[in-house]
Amino acid sequence: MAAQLDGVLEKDLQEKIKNSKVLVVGAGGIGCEVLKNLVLTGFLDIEIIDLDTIDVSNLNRQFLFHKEHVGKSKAEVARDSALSFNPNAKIKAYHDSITSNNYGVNFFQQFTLVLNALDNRAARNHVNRMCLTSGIPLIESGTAGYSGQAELIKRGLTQCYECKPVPGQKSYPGCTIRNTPSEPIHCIVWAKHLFNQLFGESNDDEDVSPDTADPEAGAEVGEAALAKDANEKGNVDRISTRVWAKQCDFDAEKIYNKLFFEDIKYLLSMSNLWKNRVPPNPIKWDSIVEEGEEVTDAVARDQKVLTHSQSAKVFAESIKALKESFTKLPEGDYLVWDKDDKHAMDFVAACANIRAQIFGIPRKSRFEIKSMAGNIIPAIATTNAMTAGLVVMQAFGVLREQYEKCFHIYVRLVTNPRKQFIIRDKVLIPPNPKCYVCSAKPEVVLKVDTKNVTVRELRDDILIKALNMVSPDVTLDGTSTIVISSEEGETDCNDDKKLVDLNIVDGCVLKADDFLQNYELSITIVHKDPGREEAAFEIIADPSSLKPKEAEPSKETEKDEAQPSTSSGQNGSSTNGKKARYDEDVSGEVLVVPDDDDMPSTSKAGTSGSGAAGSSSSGSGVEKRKHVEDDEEPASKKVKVSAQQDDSDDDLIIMDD
Ligand SMILES: Nc1ncnc2c1ncn2[C@@H]1O[C@H](COP(=O)(O)OP(=O)(O)OP(=O)(O)O)[C@@H](O)[C@H]1O
Ligand SMILES: [Zn+2]
Repeated sequence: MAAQLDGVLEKDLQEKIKNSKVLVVGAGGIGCEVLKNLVLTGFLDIEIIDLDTIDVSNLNRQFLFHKEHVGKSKAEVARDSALSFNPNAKIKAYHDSITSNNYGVNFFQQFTLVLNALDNRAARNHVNRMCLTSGIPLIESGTAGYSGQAELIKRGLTQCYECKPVPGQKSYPGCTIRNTPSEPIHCIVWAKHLFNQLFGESNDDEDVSPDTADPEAGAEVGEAALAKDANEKGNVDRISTRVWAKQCDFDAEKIYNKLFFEDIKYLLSMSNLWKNRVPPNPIKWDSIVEEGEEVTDAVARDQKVLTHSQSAKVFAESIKALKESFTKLPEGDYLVWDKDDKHAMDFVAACANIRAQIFGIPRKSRFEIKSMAGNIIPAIATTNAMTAGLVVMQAFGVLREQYEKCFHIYVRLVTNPRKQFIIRDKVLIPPNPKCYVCSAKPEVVLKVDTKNVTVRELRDDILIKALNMVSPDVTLDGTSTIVISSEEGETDCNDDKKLVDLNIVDGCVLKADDFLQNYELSITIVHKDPGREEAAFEIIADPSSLKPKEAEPSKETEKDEAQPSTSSGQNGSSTNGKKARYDEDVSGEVLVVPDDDDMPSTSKAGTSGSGAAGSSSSGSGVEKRKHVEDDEEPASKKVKVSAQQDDSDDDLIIMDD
């Protein structure tokens, strides 16, 4: 092994490498590369864990796996393949989830160092907490397309994975989606909403009918049209789209005419909308002009941009298939949209293209729509390889105990003005004192409708999904009430009770304790009445932000208050520290500002992903986020960084333009 040759690494480090014991969490794109690097560098005691088995789609970049390994445990095959590089290494593999009860604090404490190579926020949060509790340094990493990063997380020294707020998903204004789409993505989002309205978990926020409350619309004209046409069309009646579709037995022609003719005509009646826009062109089913031959070949169907008539055929076929699956479900159950489900994907592609055609928006191939609808960012082997290299370099820094030099490192597609595409921060980002995970006294405020939210929702949606606990015990502070017990069955009788039934009301404090994570959180309840378009709950990580302001709020504060909170989980939202400032950053673009002597340097990149997320300044009391690179050019050379995040695989994107 080259790294063990004299002169490649210093003697002292070579010794430390030989004597250390490391845990690699995840044996996917980065994990395979990291494991190979560790073995080739001379690490002899390695454990690796992955819950998954090998899929054909992994083979193009997870080179420790071959065709014959498909279906086998990733961790076990990765171990066997890596051992071929150095049979003297000791590698233990676990085919399991790192969040399982088997891996508690004692497990983590055996390691010198933990290296994350994960693809989702929940697992990253968990390992973050375990490493904080155990006091073990963690190297967090991630890639998205051509961007990657590696970051040291060390208790008390650096910010933790959860010091930064959870970025919100990119969302589009309801009226753009419902009334005035102008880009293919608007039609794709609308089509996904339509899927849910017809077959999925319907949600008021995902209405697909014309929005009469659009402030830009000539509402009176629209209302008049509404009153006149109501009962015939179903679209503007007070019944839901699903009930109406069921009543007409999911007849493709009727649904088509409602969505793409009647609703569009109705939109046209909102004349103000079209004063400065090209108006849409409603097309009736029986006036669709046949264009192009029927496409039967699956590859062509995926790659070609279908004509309007071809899309209409796919629309009809997919509705028929989805109706069959839907009607087989027990009453109250629904379909879940999945990009890999043929009919669900066909439906969204067809609807998006038909709507695009009507609004004069370029149509897309099914393949393109799939990647946009599924938020797919291609995984690139070279980015993974580079990032894995950086992970091991960070590990060297830890072994040398040169923590102060373990700056956050990024791989970028576009070089900086000095032609560097591997760039690092100039300083370590300190912990956020308001962080609800790593601060001395973790606390949050939970704004929740105590009259309607149940104990089950508190546990599943808030504590587990939004606050990332694994198996919480919850008591009502100052009383002997056990609200939730992690012991099976012990508090099942509470599950369907509303919070108020257990006296969990405005001003109460709950103590939530996750034994596995060794994590205790104090939760102050603030009752909020339900609002139509509001999230069912909101988590505010900085309780002091709720206290009455002493002075008049500054303009900036007012603006901040008006921002929507970052979302975490489906219905809820969570914020950590400077919430509005953060939202502003993620919804738009972050302007990189030059270094400034009187502010600690911090960086903000696409945060999501890699978990090795972009750093933020939330802990330092600094209002402005700055991206500070080594050797950064003077102020005149400003670069923009924007952030984006997908649903669950939260890999980072940093884009320069
Ligand atoms: N809780 C967990 N415990 C252990 N391993 C996990 C856990 N969550 C995710 N992983 C693993 O982390 C790895 C991440 O690797 P990667 O991002 O390359 O994903 P992938 O599933 O291999 O690829 P893709 O998502 O692109 O199909 C995966 O192998 C995944 O199984
Ligand atoms: Zn923290």
